Amino acid sequence: MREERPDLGLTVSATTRPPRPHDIPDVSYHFLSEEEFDRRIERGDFLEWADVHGHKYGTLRSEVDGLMAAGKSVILEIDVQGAFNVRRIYPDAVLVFIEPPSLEVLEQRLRGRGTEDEASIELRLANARHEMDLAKDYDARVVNDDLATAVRDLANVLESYEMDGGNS
Ligand SMILES: Nc1ncnc2c1ncn2[C@@H]1O[C@H](COP(=O)(O)OP(=O)(O)OP(=O)(O)O)[C@@H](O)[C@H]1O
Ligand SMILES: Nc1nc2c(ncn2[C@@H]2O[C@H](COP(=O)(O)O)[C@@H](O)[C@H]2O)c(=O)[nH]1
Repeated sequence: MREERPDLGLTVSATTRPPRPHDIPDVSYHFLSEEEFDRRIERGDFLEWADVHGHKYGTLRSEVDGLMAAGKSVILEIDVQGAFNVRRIYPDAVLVFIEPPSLEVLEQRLRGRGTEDEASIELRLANARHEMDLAKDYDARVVNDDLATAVRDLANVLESYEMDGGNS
């Protein structure tokens, strides 16, 4: 995306979740201790933050401000709580719900990733069920079955909002 759509910028969130083996610090996430995350909440550093799957995740204002200053449209990859909070702050934000083809496929994918213990898988599936109930309140939905198709569908959604300012 960085090469093909230089007009778009993806924020790097902060989290207290421990890094997974393939995570790259400050690329996948800014990995913070509980103390540092709480200090940054107190300082008002977050545009939004939420407890997701038992860990804190948040969008740093500095990330959004930096991308906006560079003239980019800002993309946040965040959970439903964060999405609705961002909509309150930026009513023109476009909320796109990226969903798996089914909960069964999501479970296979999470198990296939091999990074989660049983309790975390159960928690993520229960949360996914709840999140999918809220998808109807988003502006658009993209089913992430075949990845290349999902990427194209997302690009089409973005294009439709760029073309008509979201009045479709
Ligand atoms: N289109 C796809 N085809 C095959 N595997 C996929 C596809 N999309 C994602 N995956 C895999 O599914 C697993 C779960 O991905 P996902 O991004 O949904 O996880 P997550 O970030 O833990 O979920 P959540 O956003 O609910 O916390 C990952 O291993 C990911 O590589
Ligand atoms: N409200 C926010 N949610 C966020 C943010 N960054 C990520 N997320 C969401 O957390 C879960 C778990 O992600 P994982 O990498 O541990 O699998 C996922 O739903 C993300 O969308 C954020 O800054 N704010």
